[in-house]
Amino acid sequence: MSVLESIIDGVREDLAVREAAVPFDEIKQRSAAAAPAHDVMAALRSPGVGVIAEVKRRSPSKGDLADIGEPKDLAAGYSEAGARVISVLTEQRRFGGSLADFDAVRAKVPTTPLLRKDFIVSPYQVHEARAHGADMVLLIVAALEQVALAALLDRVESLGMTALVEVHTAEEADRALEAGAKVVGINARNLHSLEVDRDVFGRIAPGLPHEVLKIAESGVRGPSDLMAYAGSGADAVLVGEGLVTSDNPRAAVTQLVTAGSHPACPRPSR
Ligand SMILES: O=C(O)c1ccccc1NCC(=O)[C@H](O)[C@H](O)COP(=O)(O)O
Repeated sequence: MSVLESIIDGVREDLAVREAAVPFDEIKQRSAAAAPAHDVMAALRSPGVGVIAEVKRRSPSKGDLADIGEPKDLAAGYSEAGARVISVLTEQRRFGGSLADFDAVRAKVPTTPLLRKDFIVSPYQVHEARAHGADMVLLIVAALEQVALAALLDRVESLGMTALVEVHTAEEADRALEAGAKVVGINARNLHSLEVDRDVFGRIAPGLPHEVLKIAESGVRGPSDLMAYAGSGADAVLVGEGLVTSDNPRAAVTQLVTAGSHPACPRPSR
């Protein structure tokens, strides 16, 4: 069984418990009653290369990364430092995240768009994300059949949110486009070996239409990685480990934001 399959098995078990506690009709009503989602596309289209800063406690590849006592304070620092979107991992078993983390961040950072970073396999999780105030939801192509991917993407957009559709190969990128993705995340982390290969972005991004926003995911450890991704056409980078393991995560975001808006930083071609 692959790492992804094993993560999803756990996600489905945890999801069944939540579905038993709060039925689908109820979670749909809660999502309809939530405040409208922020305009993530507008945030990501701002000039320069943006930063999506992640609240990440643990990972399958590295184990414990950081003892994050107050995710809301970490996120507030990210927001003050200029992160365009904040990603909050809500998967519990392998990443140590939770919807409680998400709620705490949402309450403390009301105006910065939030990405619910999880392994979404069901419409329930999409409504749940919206009910908790998410503006963006991750859809991983490798985890979904094509019909399910397209249906989940439609549902995300019908609720006013934006989907970050994650790919690892050119074939997955074709599937993302066929499903209608407007924001494609190219993840440098191989979901089988868990190794990071930053060159994956440069191999896939040039084949995407120019109007599709391109997010470089994983492996950013400092401004030079952001600049390299920018040179291959990234509109934004998604950064977890490099921030949460830093002595000063807020300053680390500032450095990335400064690099992304520097005149020497290659511009996205939009
Ligand atoms: O981070 C992992 O080990 C991992 C393993 C299996 C599936 C997903 C995984 N990470 C999710 C992510 O996409 C990253 O958290 C995100 O791209 C940030 O990466 P990094 O800056 O390298 O922490």
